[in-house]
Amino acid sequence: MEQNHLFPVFFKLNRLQVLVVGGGNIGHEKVSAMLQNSPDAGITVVATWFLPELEALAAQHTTVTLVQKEFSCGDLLGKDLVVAATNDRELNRTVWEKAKCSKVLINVADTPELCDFYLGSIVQKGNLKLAISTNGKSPTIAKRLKEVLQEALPDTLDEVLHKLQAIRDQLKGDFAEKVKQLNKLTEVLVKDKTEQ
Ligand SMILES: C[C@@]1(CC(=O)O)C2=NC(=C\c3[nH]c(c(CCC(=O)O)c3CC(=O)O)Cc3[nH]c(c(CC(=O)O)c3CCC(=O)O)/C=C3\N/C(=C\2)[C@@H](CCC(=O)O)[C@]3(C)CC(=O)O)/[C@H]1CCC(=O)O
Ligand SMILES: NC(=O)c1ccc[n+]([C@@H]2O[C@H](COP(=O)([O-])OP(=O)(O)OC[C@H]3O[C@@H](n4cnc5c(N)ncnc54)[C@H](O)[C@@H]3O)[C@@H](O)[C@H]2O)c1
Repeated sequence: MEQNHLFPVFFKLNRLQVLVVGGGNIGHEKVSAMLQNSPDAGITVVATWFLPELEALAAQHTTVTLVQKEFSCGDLLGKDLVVAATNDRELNRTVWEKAKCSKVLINVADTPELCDFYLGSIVQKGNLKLAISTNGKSPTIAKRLKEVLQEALPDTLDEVLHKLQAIRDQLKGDFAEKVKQLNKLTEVLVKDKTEQ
């Protein structure tokens, strides 16, 4: 079976500076996805015009800045991640070239082969977060699977996480002993029903 070789990481976007080039449908979609996960994400959007929905989002998030202008190399200064989402393929490629020169990681929204990273479909249950990727095969299936899992996972999972954190904070002993005790406590979650 073909495998997905992408390695998922969870960025702290409130500590990073993201540049989004393009403020139309896709620019709005990507900014919105970032803010749904990281409401304090530091995002600068550079575009010649902005969708009103994006202007509304920026008005609600003080860490989002909209800069109405044509893209120029200087926009990359001090940025950690870039998303190129203009309707101009040539320009998206230019942004990619400049980002690579500056060693900044880039996602080119319509061009998987130019992406250093993909955005995933995200399931959120309080502190629990699952990121889904179909290896770029079908973002629609990623979205549908997210909806299924969002429904299927019980809301009580977050309570379990809180309780486990309290126990984790109380556990004494060395690291190996802590791991042993936590594994023992949570064994019930993976035990076969007939064994229980
Ligand atoms: C998960 C999600 C995250 C997000 O964007 O926030 C995401 N796309 C979403 C939705 C979506 N995107 C598209 C549709 C229309 C239907 C369809 O084409 O299926 C829908 C569905 C809809 O909107 O309903 C069009 C599309 N997308 C890409 C291409 C180019 C290509 O495939 O060549 C084209 C064709 C463009 C064209 O035809 O012009 C490429 C990528 N899209 C990815 C992510 C990355 C792979 C993720 C993975 O590994 O699965 C990757 C590779 C790069 C990237 O963009 O990061 C988000 C779900 C949000 C949610 O959970 O609700
Ligand atoms: N990855 C995905 O999920 C996905 C899905 C659908 C479409 N796409 C692709 O994404 C691209 C963008 O689509 P869209 O619907 O958002 O387009 P759009 O027309 O809604 O928006 C285009 C944006 O690009 C900006 N722009 C254009 N020239 C610029 C310049 N020189 N400097 C700065 N900004 C500039 C415009 O100001 C505008 O904000 C298309 O090429 C499309 O094929 C990707």
